[in-house]
Amino acid sequence: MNNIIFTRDIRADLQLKLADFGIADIFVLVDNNSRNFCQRSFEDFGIPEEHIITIPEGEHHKSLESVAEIWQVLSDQGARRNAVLVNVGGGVITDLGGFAASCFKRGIHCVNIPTTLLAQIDASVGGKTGFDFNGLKNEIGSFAIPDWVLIDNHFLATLPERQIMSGFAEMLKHALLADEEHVAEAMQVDFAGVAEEDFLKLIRKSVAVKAAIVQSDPREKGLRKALNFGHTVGHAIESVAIRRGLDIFHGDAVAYGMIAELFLSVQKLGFDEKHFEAVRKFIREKYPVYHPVAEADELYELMLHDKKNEQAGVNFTLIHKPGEFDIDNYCSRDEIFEALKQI
Ligand SMILES: NC(=O)c1ccc[n+]([C@@H]2O[C@H](COP(=O)([O-])OP(=O)(O)OC[C@H]3O[C@@H](n4cnc5c(N)ncnc54)[C@H](O)[C@@H]3O)[C@@H](O)[C@H]2O)c1
Ligand SMILES: O=C(O)C(=O)C[C@@H](O)[C@H](O)[C@H](O)COP(=O)(O)O
Ligand SMILES: [Zn+2]
Repeated sequence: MNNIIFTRDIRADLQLKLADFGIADIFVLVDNNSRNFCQRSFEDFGIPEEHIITIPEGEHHKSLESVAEIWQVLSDQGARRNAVLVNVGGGVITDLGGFAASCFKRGIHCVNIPTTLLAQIDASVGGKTGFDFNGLKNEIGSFAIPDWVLIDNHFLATLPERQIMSGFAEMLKHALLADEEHVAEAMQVDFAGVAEEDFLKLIRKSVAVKAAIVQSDPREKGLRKALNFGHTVGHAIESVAIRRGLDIFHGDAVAYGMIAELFLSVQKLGFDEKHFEAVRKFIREKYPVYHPVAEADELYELMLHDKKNEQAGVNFTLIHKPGEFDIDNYCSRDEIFEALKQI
């Protein structure tokens, strides 16, 4: 956590942190929206226009082509190994930029300035980077902890409501991994206040849940699989959505995935059924109605590619009760098909 700064004055903190890098060249990675809405964090810093790399927004561009574009600019502009890439944007930008920085000349400096709720509480911290490949989520990637993460929730003022809810799904995931009280607090959040100073405390609390898990298992040998709760099913849904151009965000898919995986938790680990119903009701009310995106077979086939699988079958993180989880639960095809019907 000591490379994460929570601030309400991003310009001042960024200036301070960039000064640490001395004479190194600074590059900035943005997408069209973060460039439009978040440029104030680096304008007037004298960063040459050729050092600002803009890619189109959206998961569709979390691709090898975008990574190549970043490397092309860094290379054409003669970036040295002491250069810094500042990623300003949502999780797509921090994942792509983090990966590009971790490989360029075998690794340049990297600073994350997350500008979506999802990136502030999850994607920008913990060092997972990468891009989608062969129709599979995050199929290629590296673990690379950024030098700094600067989190200022003023940015959330321009974030569309659906994107706030997408990010909130990961906050709910962290709450379920933390304790009962955290879940109750999360389910009463006032979404109108996400850009207010008070909300920064909730962001900090959510990041603390992730940071503690990452610290104990940075490379996902075991415990970190907990942070993948909801993602076994969620990533399968999201992969189909990407293939078919459906309007389902990462957090939506994780929310649907959490319903299915909480159902498995009820069946296999005795998670309280009433609590499951309460979370399902909350998700059904707050997220777009789920229409099955594919036959269960297609989703199951995608789940077979999940990175948590270490033997034949599909591996889930399941929850006994908020704060008590169990990694490495292999579930049968029939159990998974039944769980998919619950969304
Ligand atoms: N590395 C990790 O640990 C980790 C964790 C969770 C999710 N992820 C990844 O993160 C991605 C999802 O991240 P996301 O939800 O931030 O998506 P995103 O990066 O696509 O951003 C969502 C949308 O918000 C726009 N946007 C960004 N900042 C804005 C602002 N301040 N105002 C208005 N619009 C703004 C973006 O242009 C985009 O259209 C997925 O690819 C997911 O796999 C990674
Ligand atoms: O940080 C982690 O660990 C996570 O699993 C966080 C997830 O929210 C995130 O979506 C992550 O990118 C998923 O990683 P993957 O290894 O399943 O691709
Ligand atoms: Zn996620």
